[in-house]
Amino acid sequence: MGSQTDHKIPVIDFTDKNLKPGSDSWVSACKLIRYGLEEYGCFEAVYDKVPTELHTSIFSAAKELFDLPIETKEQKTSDRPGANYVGQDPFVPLYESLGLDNPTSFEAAESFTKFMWPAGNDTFREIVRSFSKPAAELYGTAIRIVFDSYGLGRLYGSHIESAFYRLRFFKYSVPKPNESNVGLPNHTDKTFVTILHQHQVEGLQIRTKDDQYIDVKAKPSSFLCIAGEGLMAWSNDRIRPCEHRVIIKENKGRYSLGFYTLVNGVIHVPEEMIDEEYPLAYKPIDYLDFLLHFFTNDIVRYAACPIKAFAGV
Ligand SMILES: O=C(O)CCC(=O)C(=O)O
Ligand SMILES: [Fe+2]
Repeated sequence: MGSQTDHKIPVIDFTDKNLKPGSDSWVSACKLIRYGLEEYGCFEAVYDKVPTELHTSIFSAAKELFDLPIETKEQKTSDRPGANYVGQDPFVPLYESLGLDNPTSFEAAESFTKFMWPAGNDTFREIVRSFSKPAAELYGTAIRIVFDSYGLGRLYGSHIESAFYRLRFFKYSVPKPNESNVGLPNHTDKTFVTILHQHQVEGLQIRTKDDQYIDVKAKPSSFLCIAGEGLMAWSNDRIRPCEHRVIIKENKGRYSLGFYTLVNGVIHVPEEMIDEEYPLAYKPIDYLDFLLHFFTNDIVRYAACPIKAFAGV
């Protein structure tokens, strides 16, 4: 059996001032990102637009949010599928999650904040927005590189127009004696892309093709960009959706963040993605309809690959 050292998730330096379309840095980033997504379903982004103070304050905000009464958190609903509260679930007893759509927008952040704190909490609202803006910028650059790496830069603009973001906060409690330390079992995300960000307490692991788990280090300037099932479908199965899980090894509560990209529109497999090795594997996917089915239709939800169960040809 191999060891974790046999594997290395590619690291892309987004702080590189030369990382501009057409530059040598861009061309090498295209190769590395494509390799990361096809081999591991992910890559690590080193990114400095979330300063340390903001990193610290978004995690304090996460704690403040989860410290609210369960009744308040449970009432959070959403027009769009999958943005409600998850917690007190016997299948994932350590896990709680809560999030909001369009976190960069004043109105959306204010409405979520007012829901949680009826008397208002401007600090929370502004921390959410200040974190989400650079996270969205990171996504924009990263996905432009992904599209370029397949020679599909022309589709970048329309993708960004139909994309929307969801910020999700995660909390894991410490397992009780005799309780399993699995915070979240192995899964793939139903997003297009998820950007994961950890704080102090590690626990995120990604699964490799040869069935090993690699620990992902928590660093304030590190963001793990993982492919969801949406990106797999767009790439006609060239990109692997990242399998990942969370294991709680430390005797401390764990907080983490997921910045999701979802699509308000239809995902079509671009023609260039189809050839003999990769025959067309998906019908056009109305993405919100897919999410709705995933959350309401057990056949889709419990399928080995939900997006294929929904849209496989
Ligand atoms: O907590 C993490 O780092 C990952 C969370 C996650 O994978 C999820 O909620 O889908
Ligand atoms: Fe996940």
